[in-house]
Parts: sequence; C-alpha cells; structure tokens
Amino acid sequence: MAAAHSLLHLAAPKPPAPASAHPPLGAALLRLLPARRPHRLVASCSSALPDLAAFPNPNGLLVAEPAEPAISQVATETELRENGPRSTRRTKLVCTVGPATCGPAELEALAVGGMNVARLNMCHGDRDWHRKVIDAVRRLNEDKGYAIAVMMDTEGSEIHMGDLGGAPAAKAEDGEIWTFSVRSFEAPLPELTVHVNYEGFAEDVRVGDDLLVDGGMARFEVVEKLGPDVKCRCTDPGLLLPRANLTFWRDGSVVREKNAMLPTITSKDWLDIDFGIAEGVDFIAVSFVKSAEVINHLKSYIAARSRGSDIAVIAKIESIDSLTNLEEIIRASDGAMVARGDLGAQIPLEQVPSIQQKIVKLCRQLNKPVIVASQLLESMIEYPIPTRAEVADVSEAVHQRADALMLSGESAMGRYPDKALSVLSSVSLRIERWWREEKHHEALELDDVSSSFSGKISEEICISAAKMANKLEVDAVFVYTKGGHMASLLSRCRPDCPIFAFTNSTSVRRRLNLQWGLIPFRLTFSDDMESNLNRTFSLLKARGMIKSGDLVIALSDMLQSIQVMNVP
Ligand SMILES: Nc1ncnc2c1ncn2[C@@H]1O[C@H](COP(=O)(O)OP(=O)(O)O)[C@@H](O)[C@H]1O
Ligand SMILES: C=C(OP(=O)(O)O)C(=O)O
Ligand SMILES: [K+]
Ligand SMILES: [Mg+2]
Repeated sequence: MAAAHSLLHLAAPKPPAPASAHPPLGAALLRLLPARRPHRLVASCSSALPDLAAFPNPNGLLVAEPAEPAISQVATETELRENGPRSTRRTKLVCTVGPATCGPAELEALAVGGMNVARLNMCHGDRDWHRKVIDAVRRLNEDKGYAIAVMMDTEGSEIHMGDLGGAPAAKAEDGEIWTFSVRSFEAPLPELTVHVNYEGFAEDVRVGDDLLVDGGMARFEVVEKLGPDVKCRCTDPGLLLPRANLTFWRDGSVVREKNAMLPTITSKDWLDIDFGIAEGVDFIAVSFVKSAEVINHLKSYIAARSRGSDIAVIAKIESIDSLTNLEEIIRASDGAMVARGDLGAQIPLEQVPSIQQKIVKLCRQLNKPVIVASQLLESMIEYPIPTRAEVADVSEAVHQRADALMLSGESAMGRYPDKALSVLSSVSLRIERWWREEKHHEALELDDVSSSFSGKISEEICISAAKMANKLEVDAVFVYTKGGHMASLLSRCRPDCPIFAFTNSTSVRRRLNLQWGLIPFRLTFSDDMESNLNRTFSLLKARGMIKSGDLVIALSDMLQSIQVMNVP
C-alpha cells in the first residue's frame, strides 16, 4: 500500500537529493513552465487493490493480520463488498482531479492511496469532461466499495487573464511594457498583450497601482491608461500562465472598487450548480464567498431542486470580505475551505498562517468540517519528493487537527499525483501516531453548539465518550447514526482512536468521509441494537480492523446511549 510504503520511505535515510531538486528562486520560476502544461503530463497509476487483510492499525503502522477463517454469517457478503477497503488515518484527503488523474486507472490509484474526496474545479474542463470523472468515481464506489465523495468547486468571478491565444505561457522581462486590455482579440495576440476578463478593469485601476499575477509570480506597475488598454511596466519578471489570477494593489492593500460588486455566483456558476445537482455531487464549494447570504441563497436553491438528496455547501475563505464576515459565513455553511492560493494573493502572505489557524479553530467550535488547501506540496508538481518546508506545512495542518488536506495542481496536472497523495497520507499518520505515543490529547474547550435539548444530550454524550476513549485508551468508538449528526459531534471532539460510523444512507456515508477520524460504513439498521453491534463487530473483524478482546465504546443517536464493552 502506498501509505505504508512511503511511511518507510520517509523514515529511511535518503540518498542526497539531485542537484536540480528544489532550486533557488530564479530556477523555481522556470520549472513552472513545463509543470503547468496540463496535457504533457501522464500520471503513473496502479490498478492493484490493497490486500483486504492488511490495514494500518490505529497507530498508522501497516500490520498484516490473517484474514478471518470464515466471515461470520451476520456480516453479509454484500455488506463487506459495499463497504470496501478502509484506512484508519484520521486526517482526510481531498484530491483535485485533472488531466493527470481523470482516467479510471489513475482514479483507482488515488482511491487506493487514500483519497476521501475528489474535487472538480469548474474553472477548467467542460461539463462532459466533469461528467465522465463523476461517473468513474461512482463506478469505483459501486464496484470496489469506496465511499469517495465528489466536490464541485465553482469558478466564481475572480479577475483573470485570458488564455494567451493558446500559448502555454509567456515570459515577462524586467522593464518591459505590457498591455492589459479588456478588448477581446482574435488569436494570435499582439505582442506583449494580454486580455483581462473583467470589463471594469480599465476603469478600476489607477496609474501607480501594482498589478500582481498569481499573487506575485510576476509584478507590474500601471504606467498609463488608454481607454480599454492599461499599459504596465514589469517590475518583477516572471511567467504568465493562461487564465492566471490578477489582483491590483494600492498603498499596501488589494484594491476593491467596482470589482467588489461582482457576483459571487455567476450565471455560468448557476449552470454548473444545476449540473452538480443533476449529477448528485456531495459537496459544492463556493469560490470567493463574501457573505452568509450567498450561502443561504444557494442552500435554499439546492433544497428546492435536489428533492431529498442533500448537498453540503462549503464556503471557500479566500477574499478579504470573507474574513470580515467569517463567523456568520461559517455558521451558514456546512463546512469551510482555507483557500490559501487566492487568500495569499489578497492579503499579505505573512498573515495567512494565523488566519488558517483561526479558521480551523472556529470551524471546530461550530462543528463544521474544514479543509486546508493549496500549495501543501507544490514542488511535487515537478519533483518526486517534497521540500522539508512542505512537510512541515502539512504537519502543522495535521497538528491543528484540520478535517482534511487538499491537493490541487499536485494531483490535477503534476507529474507525481500518487506520490504526493502518499506523502500527505504518511505525514498525517506519523503525526497522528506521535500524539498517541506522547498522549497529546486535545485540551480545546468546546462551546455548546446545539440549540435543541436533544442536541445538547447528543453533544454531552460525545464529549464524555471522547474523554473516556482517551482516558481508558479504548481501541475504537462505534457510532450508529441515521443523519450523521452524532458522528460529526464525535469527530469534533477529536478522540484519539478510530471512529467507526454506521449509517443507513450511502450519501450520508460519503459526506461523513470528509470529517476528521470518521470511518463511515453503510449498514441496514435493525431495531435491535445488540444485533447492529454484532453485525458491525463481525464486519470489522473480517476486515482486520478490530479483534476479539478490543475495548470499544458504542454510541447511538437513535437510543442516545453510550456503552463500553470488549469485542466478543
Ligand atoms: N479539469 C481540469 N482540466 C484541465 N486542467 C485542470 C483541471 N483541473 C485543474 N487543472 C490544472 O491544475 C491546476 C491547479 O488546479 P487548481 O488549483 O484547482 O486550479 P487554479 O490553479 O485554476 O486555481 C490548474 O491551474 C490547471 O492547470
Ligand atoms: C483552492 C483555491 O481555489 P482555486 O484553486 O479554485 O483557485 C485557492 O485559491 O486556494
Ligand atoms: K474554483
Ligand atoms: Mg481560489
């Protein structure tokens, strides 16, 4: 299995890195050119399924356990098949699917490597392309028993450059005068000219503003405005990539003029959302959220259209306005993403780490899953190993106990998608094992989140169960939950053991797959709790995930009960 392999790999002494790896600043720009040309890259893939008898134990080490001689008659073959192979890693992994990973074999390799959620970025590709990926993920779930959720990420109305007339990139040199124009051009573009997608651009900018491409990969100063054309002098040379994001800065902050009035959800986004609802995606991530209203609006739209099948709405925190209205946005949403790519282009970079920490904490308090995204392993777009600094960044996000980590370009168009995923997985497992070894239980005081009395009971049951789990060092907590709420309340307490969550709904199961520590299974509940317990024990014993004698805690949201017992 990829995770265990790379765990060993990280622990073993490494041969010296090739001289070209992790080049200094200047070369870093050059390496972007081939790396960001999507179609050149082909991911390695493996269609091998992991050995069902070999699973990471709660400490994250791979242990080969003999398969049960005979699967107990209470866990049916169907349940085993539909619940597929599982891992006990607590931190969840989101992979952006792109040209490097869209084939069935490449997707299966990501599934084997531990992908919990597949993300589709609607900025790229057409709907047919996205539909094929969704179908392939669904087939993997049905045929192999995975519960991989699909997250659709909207394009939103960011300001970006055009597609450079089909060129893969353009180099801007120091002192050159470039024209940024709102006119549309027939290809080929005039020399030193780029198109800007936002019509108000030429009105909004002022002479003297700084224009940043991709948060600073190249920098220009506005020197002259001529109707639709804005003449800019290059002050930091760099590469311009197709559809690169643009921000303009005045007196040390990002300028928000009429561009602040751009809609969060554009007419193209609404069509994509209709597509997502029709395809039954599990999450919709909304780009450049500014207020809670847009989230409420989308949620009621989904409720009216999707007839029962619930789609969770994730707010991407990546603009200045989202920071001003952070708490009400998160309260309105079903989860949040720290979208550090655009966030780092809108606020000074040195503010990003503390804001990440604040968002992760707030989401935990409010019981909303949180994803830390962008550039976690950026160098792995081109190189087979990460930088030490990237490993430290991933460790920090795991240490903050974020629900999930996300790959973007690394999995969408990088050369080493599987290796990048395996680094996320092995670093997560290693940090998680470290807590257990050091008995670093979380001491975070949690405020009440439930408004109803019955909700408060569930909340208290989960807080007590998590405390008991840590104090008694139990091997696992079992939670039986219809809508998933009790499982998420338990996940919020971050108990230091695997949480096996059983639900009778396949879509709830997929949504729970984004949340910290939850290992969701589908089970047809019976009214008899004893029978539910026994069926799940034999299901997990057959998978080598628990064994006779293990100490476990079982919770149910139907009975609002808590039990401590040894596995028979
Ligand atoms: N569906 C897709 N089709 C083609 N290329 C894609 C797709 N999804 C992602 N990519 C590539 O992967 C890169 C990184 O993905 P992501 O971070 O999601 O997008 P962006 O860089 O536009 O914010 C993109 O810039 C693009 O080159
Ligand atoms: C995740 C992000 O959004 P996108 O990749 O869609 O720009 C980000 O900006 O960090
Ligand atoms: K997007
Ligand atoms: Mg973004």
